[in-house]
Amino acid sequence: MKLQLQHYINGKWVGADSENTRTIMNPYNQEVIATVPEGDETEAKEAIAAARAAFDKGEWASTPATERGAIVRTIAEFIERDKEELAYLESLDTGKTVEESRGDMEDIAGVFRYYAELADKDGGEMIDSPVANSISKVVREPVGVCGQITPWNYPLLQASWKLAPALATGNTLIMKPSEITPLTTIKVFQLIEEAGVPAGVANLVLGAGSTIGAELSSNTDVDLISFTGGIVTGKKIMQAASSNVKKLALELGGKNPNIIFADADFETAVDQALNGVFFHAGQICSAGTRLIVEESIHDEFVQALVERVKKFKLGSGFDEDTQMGPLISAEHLAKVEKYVEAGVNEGATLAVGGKRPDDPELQQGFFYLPTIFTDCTSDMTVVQEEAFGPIITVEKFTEEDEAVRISNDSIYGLAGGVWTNDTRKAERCAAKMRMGTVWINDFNLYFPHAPWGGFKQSGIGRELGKLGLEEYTETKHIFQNLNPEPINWF
Ligand SMILES: NC(=O)c1ccc[n+]([C@@H]2O[C@H](COP(=O)([O-])OP(=O)(O)OC[C@H]3O[C@@H](n4cnc5c(N)ncnc54)[C@H](O)[C@@H]3O)[C@@H](O)[C@H]2O)c1
Ligand SMILES: C[N+](C)(C)CC=O
Repeated sequence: MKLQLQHYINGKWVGADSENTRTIMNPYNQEVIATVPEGDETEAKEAIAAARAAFDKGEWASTPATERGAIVRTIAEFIERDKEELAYLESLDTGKTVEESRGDMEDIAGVFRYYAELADKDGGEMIDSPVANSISKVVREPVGVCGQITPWNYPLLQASWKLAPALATGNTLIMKPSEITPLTTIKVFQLIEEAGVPAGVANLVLGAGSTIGAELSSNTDVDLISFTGGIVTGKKIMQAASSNVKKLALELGGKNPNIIFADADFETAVDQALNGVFFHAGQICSAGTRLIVEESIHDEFVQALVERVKKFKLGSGFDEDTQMGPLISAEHLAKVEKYVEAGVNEGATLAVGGKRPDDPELQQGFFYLPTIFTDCTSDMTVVQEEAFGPIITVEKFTEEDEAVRISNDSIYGLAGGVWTNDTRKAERCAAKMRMGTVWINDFNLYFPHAPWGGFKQSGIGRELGKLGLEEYTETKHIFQNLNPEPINWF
């Protein structure tokens, strides 16, 4: 099926009203891989009107949940069917290795399957009413028109966490993917159409956040805004959403601690500490960039990390031996370079990396060498702020409480890890770590059944799991008096 490089509004593929277009670039070599229409407030308003009309008509919300679930399951099957093409597009667009993209597509199909199964499982709840001769029940209904805004690092994965539960619960929606990486989202909207989702229920608008995203956030016909992206944008959306007190779900950044105790399995902890950061060149919200290592093993641990890092193979995501691809853009590369500069200026020691690679084959891409800083302290910019690149900072500790205190010294609270063979110690730490996810002897693992989201400034609300479905529902209490009588007060 040819990729339809257009907006999808009210069941039709449409170009931009203006002549504006945007070129989509491969971050590995800066080649233009697609040209898409650049929409703005006009297309956003058209899509909102279509979604509003579709919701108010009530057809999708009143479709039996079993049928909605079946359609969501069909989308999962189509994703499975087309996973090679989707993985290819995702790697072309983001630079991540095609092996990583294949894994993402499996996860994405799994998310659609999971919510397909949950679609008809909530039959409401009967309340034991304190009033004689009455019926009291609680039902869940769709929220209405949902605006959904996604980032460039996991374009389709983050979209799936929003699309699948919104469709399963009977909402209508407008999705705005990152303007840098729209290709796989476009493809999935073709699959949504093929699966038989009615016109107007799912709409796609391509273009910038400052126009389309801002319209979705502020437009009073939108009932819920679900956003995944950076903290600065998240705060703007939160303000704009106050226009009509929209329901708000924010999945924001992280600066995620990874505590390594001396009694951890050394080789596994080294291996997974690397994986936890350098996967997708560190462009992961939950990357364990902040290593907190027990002093007694610190030097040996750092040495092991550095030796491994020096052997990393950087290259095209389509080469089988590539372990790490490029960063997403020149702008993002410059941002990562600034954080390294700040680390050096603030007194951290560069143990490895800290520059762009010299390899002539990598000069057209936005590559940056995997970088490790030692002698780090909590007050450093590179330790506190999300660089969103291949940078590890290493801090030392001697006491368990100190490790936990350092791990919590952040405005963020997305995820964190603890490595130890002492189960009770691990549980004690996990209980005190102020994050939405804590991994014990693992890192960066997520699956559809478990909720995902942040404490503190990492966000509001949860995606995935049952909570991820509930985000897209309003709760209604219906009370029926079976024996109404006058009260005779007035
Ligand atoms: N918590 C999570 O699950 C999670 C997952 C993935 C990424 N992230 C975060 O995403 C960030 C990286 O993604 P990014 O650089 O694409 O983020 P970003 O905030 O720059 O952009 C995200 C999306 O918001 C849109 N946007 C920009 N300005 C807007 C505005 N004023 N109003 C509405 N929308 C607007 C963009 O066009 C894009 O679609 C990182 O901070 C990362 O931690 C978080
Ligand atoms: C949520 N996750 C880990 C899939 C991607 C974060 O950037």
